[in-house]
Amino acid sequence: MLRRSKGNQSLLTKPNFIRRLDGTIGTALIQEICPLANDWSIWSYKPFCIGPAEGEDETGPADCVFTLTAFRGNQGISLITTPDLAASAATHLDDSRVPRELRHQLVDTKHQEVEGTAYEIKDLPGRGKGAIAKRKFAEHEIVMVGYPVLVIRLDFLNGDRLTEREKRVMLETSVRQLPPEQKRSVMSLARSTGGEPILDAIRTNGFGIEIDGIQHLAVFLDGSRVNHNCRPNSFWRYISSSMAMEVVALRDIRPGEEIVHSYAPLGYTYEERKAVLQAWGFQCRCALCSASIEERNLSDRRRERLLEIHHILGQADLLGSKRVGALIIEAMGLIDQEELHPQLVEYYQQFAKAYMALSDLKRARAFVTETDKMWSLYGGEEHENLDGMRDLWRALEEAEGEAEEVEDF
Ligand SMILES: C[S@@+](CC[C@H](N)C(=O)[O-])C[C@H]1O[C@@H](n2cnc3c(N)ncnc32)[C@H](O)[C@@H]1O
Repeated sequence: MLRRSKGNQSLLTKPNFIRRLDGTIGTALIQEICPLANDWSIWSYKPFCIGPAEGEDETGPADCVFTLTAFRGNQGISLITTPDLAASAATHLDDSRVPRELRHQLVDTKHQEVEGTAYEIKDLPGRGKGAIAKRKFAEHEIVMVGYPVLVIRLDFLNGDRLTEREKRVMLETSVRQLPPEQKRSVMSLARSTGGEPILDAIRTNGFGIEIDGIQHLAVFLDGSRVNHNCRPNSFWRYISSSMAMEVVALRDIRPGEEIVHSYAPLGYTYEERKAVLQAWGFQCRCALCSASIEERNLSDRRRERLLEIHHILGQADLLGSKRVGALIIEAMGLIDQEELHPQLVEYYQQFAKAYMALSDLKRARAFVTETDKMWSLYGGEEHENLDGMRDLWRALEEAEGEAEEVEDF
């Protein structure tokens, strides 16, 4: 998951909640919103909260709806989260957070209609709408940038603090308060998990992001149209400082090609992917999943072997450098054949550790450097493995220090 952002916790303080007196939802109970003690004026509406019932613990996190209608140009954003987390997110709402070179996109959020726009949203046979490249993209080029219209704290959805009916009222409020065009767009998003329409749209289209280390689901309108593929040509990353979701080309993409990323972890076998995608309520129709059983089995065997090599390399000190070298070459070949290039980051890390175990510190350093570069590319500046990377550098530098001491001696 993505790294914690450093928000200003003092902007908003705890609201005085309206109590749920008799468990019913009525205007008297919930429509009068928590008057936030400090300053809720940055939001376009008074934050909307359903407070704890009589006798309930009032100290834990409770969620409110926070809406800003003029977010990223004319787009609008609604968050359902705690007041503290909303205060933290609020520090990222200002358009000056958006890098200068991306600001032209804020004028009109209907990217596909902006002259020179790089992709279009089209109906595709068998998988609803999808994003099609209108021009060539080079490897690692940014294909799409989007900002969330909805951000919902995961525990609000999964927890039982509110009844299902109360949750629905909160969700409906979050969508109703958006500008009309975004409201229509949210309601027209694909739905495949069943149940309440808004909840279904969020579960079908939500991307996992973090605010201050707390998990939320974020809905990005164009980003939601990017279909899944088990051999993707792009990946997405979240930039918490500007709240941007970037879709980035994994390899060169031709004009007319569909832009696709993987909803499931890369490297999974057919059955593993199928199980993950069931949560989205669909059966994958990508080329790999539609291939013959022989081809699928061959792909599965390569993926299983790759994992096996990862495990074997964990005991590199027992293998010797010739065997380690051969396993690394084999793993790189499998990654190429299976087009699993983002997985290289995990393998480079393992290769680096293997060479450290063999005291081949020159090769170890080369792989640590590559690992670092790849984490920044795939995860952005605040990637999820910052701590892991720090540990890896520390381990390498300590080993190099010890080796120098031995040489001096
Ligand atoms: C986030 S939406 C993607 C955009 C969607 N196609 C639309 O019309 O808006 C996810 C939904 O798209 C469809 N989908 C995405 N990738 C697919 C694939 N590889 N095979 C079949 N359906 C797919 C499924 O219905 C899935 O629940």
